[in-house]
Amino acid sequence: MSLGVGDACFSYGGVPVFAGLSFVAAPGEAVAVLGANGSGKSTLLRCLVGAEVLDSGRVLFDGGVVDESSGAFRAAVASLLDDADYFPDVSVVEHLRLLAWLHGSTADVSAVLSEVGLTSAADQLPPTLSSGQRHRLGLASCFVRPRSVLVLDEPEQRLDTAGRTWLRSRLLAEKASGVAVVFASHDQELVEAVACRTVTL
Ligand SMILES: Nc1ncnc2c1ncn2[C@@H]1O[C@H](COP(=O)(O)OP(=O)(O)OP(=O)(O)O)[C@@H](O)[C@H]1O
Repeated sequence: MSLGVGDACFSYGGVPVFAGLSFVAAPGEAVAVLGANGSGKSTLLRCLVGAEVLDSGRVLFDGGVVDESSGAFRAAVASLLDDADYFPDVSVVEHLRLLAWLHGSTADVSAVLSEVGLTSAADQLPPTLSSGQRHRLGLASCFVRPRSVLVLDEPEQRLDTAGRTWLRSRLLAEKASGVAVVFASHDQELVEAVACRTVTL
């Protein structure tokens, strides 16, 4: 499925953040959203998943205007935005099992834990994780559930060198499996390796 915007405009309190913005990430494509701090990348991604509402224009999902409250939209779109939060008293592995169950997924949670390097932290509670480990939990949360669209806000943040290498290959694999990816990033290497197109705010 595809995700994008058509002629999208958004402002905070009358101050424009972006205007006249149009792009679509088709299945198997990755679109990178670029721009300086404060240019509107997170805001745009929040509009894409329905956490903010455009002033005008359209969020386009699977070729039509999106209804973010629809089950089909929520089932298709896995996202990691800048406001990820976790139950403080539910362990890492329990979070992932819960998410997989909620989405009726048969994903191998142990394999995802291993892939993101959290096997040894599986029984820890989120407040005891390092910031990089917490970010890895957020990424794992996207990969234990079915998805045809992936929306990621600076997925490289807080990852060490090995983590960034893993992320690059994981996003390429997502594309290869037909997932449409929209990601904001300040990591030029990641953008060059993964993005089919860029949108600069
Ligand atoms: N809730 C809010 N109310 C008012 N203004 C906001 C709000 N959230 C963000 N802004 C403003 O909107 C603009 C875009 O912010 P946004 O977080 O989307 O930028 P960004 O490109 O993601 O930045 P960064 O690279 O630092 O993550 C900024 O000027 C910011 O101050």
